[in-house]
Amino acid sequence: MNTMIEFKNVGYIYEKHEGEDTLAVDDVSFSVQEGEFIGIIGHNGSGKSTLSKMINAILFPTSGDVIVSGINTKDHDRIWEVRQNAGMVFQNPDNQLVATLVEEEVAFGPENLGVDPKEIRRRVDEALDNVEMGDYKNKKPHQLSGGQKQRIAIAGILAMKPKCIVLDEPTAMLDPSGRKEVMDTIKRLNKEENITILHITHYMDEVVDADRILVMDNGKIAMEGTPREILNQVEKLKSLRLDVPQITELAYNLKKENLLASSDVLTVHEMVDALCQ
Ligand SMILES: Nc1ncnc2c1ncn2[C@@H]1O[C@H](COP(=O)(O)OP(=O)(O)OP(=O)(O)O)[C@@H](O)[C@H]1O
Repeated sequence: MNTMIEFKNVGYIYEKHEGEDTLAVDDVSFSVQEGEFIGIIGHNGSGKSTLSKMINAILFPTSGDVIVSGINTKDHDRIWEVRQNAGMVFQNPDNQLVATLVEEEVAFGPENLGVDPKEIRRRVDEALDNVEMGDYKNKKPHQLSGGQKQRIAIAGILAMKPKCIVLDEPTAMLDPSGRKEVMDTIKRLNKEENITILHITHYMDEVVDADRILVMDNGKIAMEGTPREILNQVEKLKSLRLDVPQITELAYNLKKENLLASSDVLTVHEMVDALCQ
């Protein structure tokens, strides 16, 4: 497997003109393999967004190196290659969509990359089909639901043929059905198109199926492991001001009351099994 992203002793400091500087990311090292689905969680201000913006070369490390698909983001001649390899989706869909029509929106990225118009048309159709929005090609983005707008934002990235997509709380402003649409889309892109996903979220249930979870605290990676290794550590997560999935919390409380043999429960199915034992 190829390494998609590598952080080598990365630090990021926001310099203030007055007052103190903020060390938002503090000596972070980790790597992500091609095709992985990584969940990134952490309380407000723990450094998740700053970390993610360094992958897309929006921010550059103040110390250490970020390597994306073999390219150091400090290599200014190759910034557009980095941005094309690692697309980014943000929290507010309204801030990301600029065009009057959905198809123009999706074409925007490849146009900027100088892709041939015929190929752009092919990519737009393919990307819209991929997020199940093919029928909305000629609609106006502002007439769509939040979940649909986020899927259009994802299609705009897909049209640039990325290897990786970084999503910074893409479901935070969506209702439950919008959240499901977006989660189903990114899981499918990961499984079927082998696109590496880094998904930042405050919703623990969105990282239960991840290959790996990184937990951030005070600019550092406080925990790293599979969902089972991480999400069962209820006390530790609470000390990091994080929730656990509701079903895991219920299992934890039942175990405390000696009503359940094990609190190793991440899904409803596992809860049913644990109750039947
Ligand atoms: N533009 C900025 N200028 C100065 N400080 C900043 C800036 N952006 C973020 N910070 C600070 O850097 C630290 C990390 O912020 P960051 O946004 O990366 O955290 P986060 O984990 O993404 O938070 P949230 O969950 O609230 O989005 C915080 O202390 C924050 O106040």
